[in-house]
Amino acid sequence: MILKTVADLRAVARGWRAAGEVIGVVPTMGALHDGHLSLARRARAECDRVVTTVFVNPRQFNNPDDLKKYPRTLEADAELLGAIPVDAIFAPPVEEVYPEGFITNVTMQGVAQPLEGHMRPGHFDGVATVVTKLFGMTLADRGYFGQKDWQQLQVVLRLVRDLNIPVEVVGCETIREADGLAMSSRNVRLTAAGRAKAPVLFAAISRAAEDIRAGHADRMAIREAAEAMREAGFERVEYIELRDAETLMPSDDPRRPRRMLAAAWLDGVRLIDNIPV
Ligand SMILES: Nc1ncnc2c1ncn2[C@@H]1O[C@H](COP(=O)(O)OP(=O)(O)OP(=O)(O)O)[C@@H](O)[C@H]1O
Ligand SMILES: CC(C)(CO)[C@@H](O)C(=O)[O-]
Ligand code: BAL
Repeated sequence: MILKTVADLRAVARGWRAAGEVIGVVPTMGALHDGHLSLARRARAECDRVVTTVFVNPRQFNNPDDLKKYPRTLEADAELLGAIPVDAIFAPPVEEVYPEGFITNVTMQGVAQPLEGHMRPGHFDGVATVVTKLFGMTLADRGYFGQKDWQQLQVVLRLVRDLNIPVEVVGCETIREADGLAMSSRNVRLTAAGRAKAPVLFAAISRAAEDIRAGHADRMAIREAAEAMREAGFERVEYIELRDAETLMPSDDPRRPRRMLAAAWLDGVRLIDNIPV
């Protein structure tokens, strides 16, 4: 069932709620791959009803070219989701989500500010605004998010706490290609040559994390990872950072959970990844 309007979605969700069913939502921007499907499968296993949302949210794109080039494949997405199966796909047009006169914005500081927040100004306000709306529209009890977007997951956890949104946020592990590359909708924009180099991102941060665990200096391990990526042909390493896993602030306290996060450009495509340290 593909739903296009908030009214239709609400009507369906209200029926489920009235029957006492637990609703899980899997928010996506479409162009689905096994990473998304793993979230949908987990929601299927844990909830009575599953809604996958497919919406390329213009408010979270700071780069108009990235928005224009974002892959859109609703027909194929619906087929993949049909095999899970999910109960509903919510794929609204932009004007349904942001009708004329829309003036509300959810703004976050703290965990939303560094790294992706710094490199993509306005990005997490756009994510927080749309996720708040999607939770409201779907009447979800649980929301499923991938660890591939680690900072986004921490932002959403903070959002539901701060706004008392009654949704349990479930973080799901990153699904990778056989060579280690984190699955991402943007991977399809890599050339064959770029695709061959792309696994170096995961390999380099994995090596750095191992070195740090073995007692090497954080800075040195990170510098070597950046060098390995540039040598492999990455045009630009935007950041490789060791951060507190929850606050995303700089952390040299190995007793707290830490995360290494990276963003880099290859073939004109911006790739991100992260791993525990
Ligand atoms: N490889 C993956 N493993 C697990 N979850 C993933 C993976 N890729 C994306 N997700 C999750 O799927 C949800 C929807 O993500 P999105 O539609 O942006 O896909 P994406 O592949 O991350 O695309 P993008 O190219 O925008 O990064 C998010 O919660 C995201 O973290
Ligand atoms: C959570 C999300 C669907 C909000 O647009 C998006 O940021 C994504 O795909 O990760
Ligand atoms: N996967 C996070 C959404 C984005 O890149 O805009």
